[in-house]
Amino acid sequence: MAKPAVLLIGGLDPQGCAGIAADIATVQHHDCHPLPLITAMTEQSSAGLTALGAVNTNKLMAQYRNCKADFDIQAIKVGLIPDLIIAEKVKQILLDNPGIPVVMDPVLASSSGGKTVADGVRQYIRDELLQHLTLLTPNLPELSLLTDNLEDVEQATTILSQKGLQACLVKGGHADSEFATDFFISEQVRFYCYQTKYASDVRGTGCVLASAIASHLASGQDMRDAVVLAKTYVSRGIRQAQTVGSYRLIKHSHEPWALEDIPRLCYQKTLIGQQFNFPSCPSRLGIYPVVDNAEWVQKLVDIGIETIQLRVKDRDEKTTSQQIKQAVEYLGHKPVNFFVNDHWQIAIEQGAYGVHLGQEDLHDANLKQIVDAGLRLGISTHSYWELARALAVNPSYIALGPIFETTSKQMPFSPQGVERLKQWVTMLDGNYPIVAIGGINYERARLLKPTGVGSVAMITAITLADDYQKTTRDLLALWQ
Ligand SMILES: Cc1ncc(COP(=O)(O)OP(=O)(O)O)c(N)n1
Ligand SMILES: Cc1ncsc1CCOP(=O)(O)O
Ligand SMILES: [Mg+2]
Repeated sequence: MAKPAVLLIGGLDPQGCAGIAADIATVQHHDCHPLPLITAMTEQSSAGLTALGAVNTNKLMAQYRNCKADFDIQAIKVGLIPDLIIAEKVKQILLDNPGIPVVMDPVLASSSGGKTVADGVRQYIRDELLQHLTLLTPNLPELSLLTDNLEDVEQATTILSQKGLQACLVKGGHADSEFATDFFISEQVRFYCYQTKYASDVRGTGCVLASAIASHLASGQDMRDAVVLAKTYVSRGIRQAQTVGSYRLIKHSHEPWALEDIPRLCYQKTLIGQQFNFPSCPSRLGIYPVVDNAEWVQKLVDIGIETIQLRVKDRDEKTTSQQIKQAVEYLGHKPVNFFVNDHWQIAIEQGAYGVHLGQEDLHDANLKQIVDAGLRLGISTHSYWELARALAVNPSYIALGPIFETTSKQMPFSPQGVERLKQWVTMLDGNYPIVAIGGINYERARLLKPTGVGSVAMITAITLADDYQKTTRDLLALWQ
């Protein structure tokens, strides 16, 4: 398959640290093809930006037309716009590419200070370009410049949304905390991404972040995943930053991430940095049937199952409670890891071993109450941004699914596949047990064993098996 082409519109830093040079390196490391369109030549050094020379617009547009003629542009990243004449050309290019994701890093306030873009550019971005962007990634001073010095991030981003901006990622959105926190807002969702603060002396991080997001969007990733993946890339790059000349620069690499590289995600400001301490569960939870009544729990535990989940859906409160109670009473002191799906309050009341919650369930659940009651917590994930959300909660285990196509539940996620499972097992190894779920039967469990995953969960492979006893025994023997 052809590499997705990403059009990069921005300025040239002849020192190769920021702007188009950083964009090219990033896009290439994301297996996309960069199409660099230079808007301005800059003169800059560690002392700051001293000159800004806009290019000839006829040349710029001729170069753009050549790119358009030979490549199928899949995303656009916009950086430095030196003056209004170039700004108008950028608008023309955006209008020429309707439906293509556009990420703009508004280079208005650089940390090194010095010369800035021409008067009027800021207003042009706000009044003429915002409505054509998929995502704007300002830092706090840039957000303030774009909103006539509004200090409140949520208020400022709301104003930009009213101007037609689809989504905004404010970098360092809550600078006063002990964490580096970004704030993401779109019509559909708003969330905070936070991490322990990392070195702030690394150059070109804003360009790398925006072009990494553009590359992920060009490759068809969901916006939330694009943001989380790009932030992870930047964090790893900063953690491994290299000294080059007078600078510290991001290391572009394909090395595996460390767990601390992944941002933590939450939906409320008050939850930033809130830590939970759920009890641990075995690192290998083994064969993990998910069943819908207490009889199944008894039948499967009798065969030797040691981890099981009761997932009662669409039953009234009384029946649900009775089913959970019946299962707990049967299990008594048996060494079985008994998880209850969704109904965390009943699980606490009945003294279950743990609770399994999906991402939506997390909104309503009182996690502190679950921790205080001493129950373990498993969380579902189907994407990187859901992983970022799960990590913020610090659960007892993390489930990834659907690994394969499943008929048991309709969901908007495509199969994650064996390779992603392997990547997650390596990344989370020793920190969080992983449970694989979705379309897993005996043959597929055999396929998953080499990934090192400690547990495989299944519904239909057992509950719809012709001979559930044989199937369960075979699975248990396989997972020995
Ligand atoms: C082990 C395990 N993994 C994932 C799920 C799915 O849970 P959730 O996302 O809450 O969806 P429902 O099961 O409630 O439909 C699970 N139950 N168990
Ligand atoms: C609840 C759930 N969450 C992710 S996949 C899945 C269903 C798993 O069922 P099956 O094992 O029959 O595919
Ligand atoms: Mg659920």
